Amino acid sequence: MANFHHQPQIEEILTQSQFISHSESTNNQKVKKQMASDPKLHTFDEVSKHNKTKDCWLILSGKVYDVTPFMEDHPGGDEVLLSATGKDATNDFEDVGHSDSAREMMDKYYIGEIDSSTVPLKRSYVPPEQSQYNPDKTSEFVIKILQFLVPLLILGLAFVVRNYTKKEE
Ligand code: HEM
Repeated sequence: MANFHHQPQIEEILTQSQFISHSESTNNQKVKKQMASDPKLHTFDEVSKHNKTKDCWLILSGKVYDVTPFMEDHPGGDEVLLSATGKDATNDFEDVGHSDSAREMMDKYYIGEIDSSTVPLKRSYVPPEQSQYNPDKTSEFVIKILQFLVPLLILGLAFVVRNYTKKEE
């Protein structure tokens, strides 16, 4: 009698778990499909609007991630993720030296690709032409000339004063 009651319950549990694993695998397939063949293309302006703790999207290596569910769990904190919005955060992400497991986690938050033509061009850094140790060569040149001229001027002045005092005598 007890067995009779248990039987359908077990079957029910089995069907439920099959259902769960089935829906999980279809989700995974969806993610994989989205990544491989038909990714959603987002514009930079659209992605930049998601810059809040409760709604945070990131651009990393040409891909767009919705990290909203990860904000509280991110070991580096939510502030860094917020400060990485509205720009290509690839360098910020790489500079931290994220582990392989961190990179694997990213798949969960993938929502599409960024339309690279909408990303504003990076301002390129122009290094100063003069070396940092010798920032102003002109002033150094002027100083050298003065170092040479000042003793000459003093000498000249001494001669003038000497001649002048001679006439007085
Ligand atoms: C989907 C995107 C991201 C994921 C899944 C992620 C995941 C992780 C994980 C798992 C860690 C722990 C350490 C590790 O395993 O490497 C971590 C640490 C950290 N992450 Fe991220 N992260 C993401 C994006 C970013 C971005 C854009 C920044 C911006 C700078 C950032 C900054 C940091 C910092 C500062 C730490 C702490 C490092 C430390 O104190 O050791 N993360 N992240």
